[in-house]
Amino acid sequence: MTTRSELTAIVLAGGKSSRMGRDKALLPVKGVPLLQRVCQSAESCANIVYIVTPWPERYQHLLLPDCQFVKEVFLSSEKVKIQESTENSILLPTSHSEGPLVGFAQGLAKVNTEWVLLLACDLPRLRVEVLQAWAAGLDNVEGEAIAALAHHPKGWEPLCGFYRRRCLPQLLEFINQGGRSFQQWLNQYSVKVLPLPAPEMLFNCNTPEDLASIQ
Ligand SMILES: Nc1nc2c(ncn2[C@@H]2O[C@H](COP(=O)(O)OP(=O)(O)OP(=O)(O)O)[C@@H](O)[C@H]2O)c(=O)[nH]1
Repeated sequence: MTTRSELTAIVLAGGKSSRMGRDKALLPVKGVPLLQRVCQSAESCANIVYIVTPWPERYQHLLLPDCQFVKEVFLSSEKVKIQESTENSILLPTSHSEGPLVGFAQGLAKVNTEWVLLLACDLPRLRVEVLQAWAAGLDNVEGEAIAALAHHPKGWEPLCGFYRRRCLPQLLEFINQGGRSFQQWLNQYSVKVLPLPAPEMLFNCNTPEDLASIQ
């Protein structure tokens, strides 16, 4: 059984929030900013929570005890070195915000546990008991699988599920070849399909209408 001490969480908070028109991470849902709600859920499942964001100062006041920022780096016309915590280092070019896959890679480079729980910051209906039940089953995931994710008619749900730390080299290779799509990347590898007892928990709060529907 994968316990809390054997799991790291990554929360992504760096998108444009263009459909919402303001920063989704800061939206209050039942009085608590969305990012903080997601971090609370992440803390219930993992000992360390990395918040990957280009602007940590914006969220400093929301930081919970087991959370740390990973500041996302963008350097124009230079290469950013992502140092894997153990093995080799790999060069990753960035010039501006590159989307969630690149943010995830920067967080994953910090992880030392076998499994990591990845969460978007815009999931207002997360259910801790479902995340914990999923985590408890990770020991049974066959060795070749790089991730354990829910699947729906549009494809994988990449921003609420589990990844093996050792997928980092493949991920960096895909990114360095120009790949930016979770779906394209995942389709190259074996992924365990997680049961989905609570599909509503994957609801993303993307628009003002979404926000109104959950208040
Ligand atoms: N760290 C990081 N997170 C990102 C980045 N792009 C998106 N995310 C996060 O990924 C999750 C899903 O983001 P989306 O809703 O697809 O994109 P968005 O840019 O936030 O919103 P839209 O502009 O409305 O598409 C959210 O938690 C975002 O904060 C990025 O470049 N870096």
